[in-house]
Amino acid sequence: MGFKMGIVGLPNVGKSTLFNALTRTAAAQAANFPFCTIEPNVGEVAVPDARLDRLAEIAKSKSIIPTRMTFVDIAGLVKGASKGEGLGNQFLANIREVDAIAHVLRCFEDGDVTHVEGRVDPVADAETIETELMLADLESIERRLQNIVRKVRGGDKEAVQQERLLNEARAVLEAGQPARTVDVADEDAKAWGMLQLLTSKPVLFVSNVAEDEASQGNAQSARVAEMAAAQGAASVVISAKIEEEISQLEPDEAEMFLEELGLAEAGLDRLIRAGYELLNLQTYFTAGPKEARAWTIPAGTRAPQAAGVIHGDFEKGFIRAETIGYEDYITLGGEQPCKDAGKMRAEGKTYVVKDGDVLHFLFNN
Ligand SMILES: Nc1ncnc2c1ncn2[C@@H]1O[C@H](COP(=O)(O)OP(=O)(O)OP(=O)(O)O)[C@@H](O)[C@H]1O
Ligand SMILES: [Mg+2]
Repeated sequence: MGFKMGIVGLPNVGKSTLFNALTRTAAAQAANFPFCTIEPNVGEVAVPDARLDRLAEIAKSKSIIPTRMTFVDIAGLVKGASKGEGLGNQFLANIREVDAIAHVLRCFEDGDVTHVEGRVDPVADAETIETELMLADLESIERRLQNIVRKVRGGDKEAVQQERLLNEARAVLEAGQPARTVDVADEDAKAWGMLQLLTSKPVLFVSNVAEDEASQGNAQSARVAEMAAAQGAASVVISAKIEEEISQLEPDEAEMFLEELGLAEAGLDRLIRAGYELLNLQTYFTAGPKEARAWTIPAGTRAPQAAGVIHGDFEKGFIRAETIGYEDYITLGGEQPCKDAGKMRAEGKTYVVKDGDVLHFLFNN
């Protein structure tokens, strides 16, 4: 499957710089030039997880395979995008396809880097983007409502449900709030997701600060944090410029550089983890002499569907999952000691996998 985060923001705020650092490739062309990104760039990144290394050490695994997440570098959005300004609708379509949004806000002062509005004000910038996304949502809601009129009249159940949800979203948007503030009932969740409203996607605000502010942030990033908290959204402080430099260093050099900067870990690691949490994702592990590997599942996934992430056949022929809790695996020192201590459980089809579970699936071919 794969979970996708879209990197969104005004032109020239540092999206591609961040994307480059994330994917450690030069695939996205970063330059001090609005609209240098035209096609969305897609990159996969490893989700950092120290637990995987500890498991691999105990299981004496030959290789370590982290789980992955996808980032998409989307071109800058400007005021009027919902009406086709800038590169307009094309970008909105790119955003529609992602599971969550990393909204990059320029918090750094630099006279050499053009700001499309000619001033640094991340809170106002956030509103500009959000307004465009809300307008685009309202437009697509109107269109959809018109398209289903006949079906609704004919009493089509799905269409009636859609109409109700579209009207709820419209009411919230017309009151100036994003669609993610709608309280969606469980039985509506699937239909709601299919509406693919831009402002229904979870958002992580990314404050892009100057190089020497990476560890403490600045007054602007503090304002962003306040705004995010008020919306119940997450935020991280990062210096895309520094991250780009770090991504070009060897691991041990990078560690020294981080120490000099007063950073406990690379901002990218924090960003990736925050995205992972935002998407409500969890990790389970498989560990053996061949490999130790992390797998991603949405929180609440049952054992057969978790097995299905590895291979469809695992899900179809699922018998049971031999399960060891992560803490047990570490404290007792691996699979055999856990077995001996009665800490390996046989879990069936209804078992909800827990974050960190070390699993071994038994299945029929
Ligand atoms: N934290 C920072 N401090 C200083 N300069 C930065 C920082 N982050 C990015 N920049 C610089 O800002 C400029 C624009 O960056 P970038 O190309 O990544 O923007 P973008 O958001 O992808 O723009 P576009 O929407 O046009 O694709 C580059 O010159 C980059 O080096
Ligand atoms: Mg760019």
